[in-house]
Amino acid sequence: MTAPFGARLRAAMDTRGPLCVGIDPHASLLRDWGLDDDLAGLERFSRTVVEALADRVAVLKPQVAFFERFGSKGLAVLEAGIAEARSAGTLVLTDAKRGDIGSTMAAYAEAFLATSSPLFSDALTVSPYLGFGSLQPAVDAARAAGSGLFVLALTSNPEGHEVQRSTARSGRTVAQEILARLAAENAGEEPLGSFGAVVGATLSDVDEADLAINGALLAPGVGAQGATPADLPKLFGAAARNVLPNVSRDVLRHGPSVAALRASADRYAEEIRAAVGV
Ligand SMILES: O=c1ccn([C@@H]2O[C@H](COP(=O)(O)O)[C@@H](O)[C@H]2O)c(=O)[nH]1
Repeated sequence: MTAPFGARLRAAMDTRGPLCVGIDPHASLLRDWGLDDDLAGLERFSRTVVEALADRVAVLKPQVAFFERFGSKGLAVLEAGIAEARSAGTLVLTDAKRGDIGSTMAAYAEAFLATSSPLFSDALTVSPYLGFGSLQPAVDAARAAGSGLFVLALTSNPEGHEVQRSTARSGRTVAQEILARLAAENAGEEPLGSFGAVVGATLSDVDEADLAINGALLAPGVGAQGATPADLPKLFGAAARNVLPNVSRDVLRHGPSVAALRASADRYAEEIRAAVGV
């Protein structure tokens, strides 16, 4: 029986350092790596990132959009990348930001969280903006498979504020509601629950949101979006120990050299460890 995602993530963050690196094959990065913006380029890019980093970073996060650009053949590259990364020892968080009515959400859950699926991942990003309850099929599927979810709460982009910081019927902000629901899902889990939140590292504050959800806080925005490891303690406070910063472009720009990709990820992992004290 596989240990729950939260326990596996805690162990990976403690041993490898709290770092998630994105597999984001932007057309511009493919060009910078000397690759064509085509299926062969996509495949080479994805394989190189996995070869360079799957044995050392806690989490790899393929961004589905960049694979979907190439249709079904792109998805086949994603499937292979997920399988190779998992068998090389890293946790794979597939960034698909799925969210829909419950009956359709069940199909998304089957696609990414059923152990028999070719896209099966250790965790999946999901959007709660059809109502947190609409995510229930994904919560159930994740529990059954020992996988996890990362739910968008306070995203790294400035446009997120108008929705996420607006006031819900309870009088709390929408983000506060989502975080409270996650805390309830993670109650009693040790050492960490499997239901995390996305909280951007670029934010100047979290608007009194309670980040003590007993789950990981995926923090995209370090690197290309302007945040640094040194920003993390102030933003996350006592929750900093559970922060999993994501860096995509600022590591990937060091490719295609495997050694340079590794050196960049190692540097980030050390800087983040030193900043958050893990
Ligand atoms: O709030 C969010 C949620 C997800 N992302 C994703 O993270 C990476 C960030 O890439 P960088 O190159 O490090 O900026 C990307 O895949 C986004 O889709 C986010 O940025 N913010």
